[in-house]
Amino acid sequence: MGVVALVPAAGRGERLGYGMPKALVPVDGVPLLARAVRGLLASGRVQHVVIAAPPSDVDTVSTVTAPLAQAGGAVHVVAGGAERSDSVRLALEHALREIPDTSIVLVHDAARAFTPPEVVRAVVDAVAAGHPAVIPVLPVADTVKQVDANGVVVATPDRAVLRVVQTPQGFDARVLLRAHESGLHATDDAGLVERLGVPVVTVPGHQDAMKITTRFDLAVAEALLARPGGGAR
Ligand SMILES: Nc1ccn([C@@H]2O[C@H](COP(=O)(O)OP(=O)(O)OP(=O)(O)O)[C@@H](O)[C@H]2O)c(=O)n1
Ligand SMILES: C[C@](O)(CO)[C@H](O)COP(=O)(O)O
Repeated sequence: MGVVALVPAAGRGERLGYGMPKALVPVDGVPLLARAVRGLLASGRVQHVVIAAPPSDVDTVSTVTAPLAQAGGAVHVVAGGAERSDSVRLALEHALREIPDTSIVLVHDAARAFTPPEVVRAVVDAVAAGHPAVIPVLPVADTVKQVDANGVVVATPDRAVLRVVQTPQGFDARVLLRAHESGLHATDDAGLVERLGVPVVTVPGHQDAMKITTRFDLAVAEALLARPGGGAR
């Protein structure tokens, strides 16, 4: 059973405002992308990683990530697309064309650079157990409001049934391909699969798997590293 992780890393990182693609932004000298790939390979479940790089930075990303293959998996780099979903689709097409026996596919944001390997293992194991789509989630800590176009509250959903969604999201490769060929739109891959009518099951996520989007998040990431044992990734 071949497990391939697709890593969308082609975003510009505008909200971070670092003047370079977010995936290449270093934390304690190590780019976020390298940390994300290390975490995937450290799970012991992933044989191949396909990175969707910013089109103008394919060579840089290849140089940065080539040494990671020594951690026990092959690393491929392709040019990403204009939107995250385009980057995922391009990496998926590469995997299905170039990597024989691709049966389980993970999609993991480079921006979730500190995701613990145990989350990766939980997702892969649930797909391997027969679930076609698996996502890591956390409970919602705040009260959430639905508002109208004027910002006026129209509803207060019961937060007990809400979850915050992380990556890696894991799929039967054929299901993910069908989802990306559907022409549907969603902000995550599980959203596409869900709209095909395929059940999506959840496993526990982890606070460290937060998406680094802003300077505040980067400061949190630096604090994570400063914990005892925090430098592992
Ligand atoms: N065209 C794109 C846009 C995003 N991503 C990736 O999708 C993940 C989630 O995106 P986000 O965190 O929103 O990153 P950016 O698009 O870089 O952020 P911003 O909107 O601030 O520019 C990131 O790993 C990002 O590199 C991608 O591969 N291709
Ligand atoms: C996939 C994701 O990280 C799940 O929370 C999220 O949907 C990505 O959203 P973005 O707007 O592309 O950052």
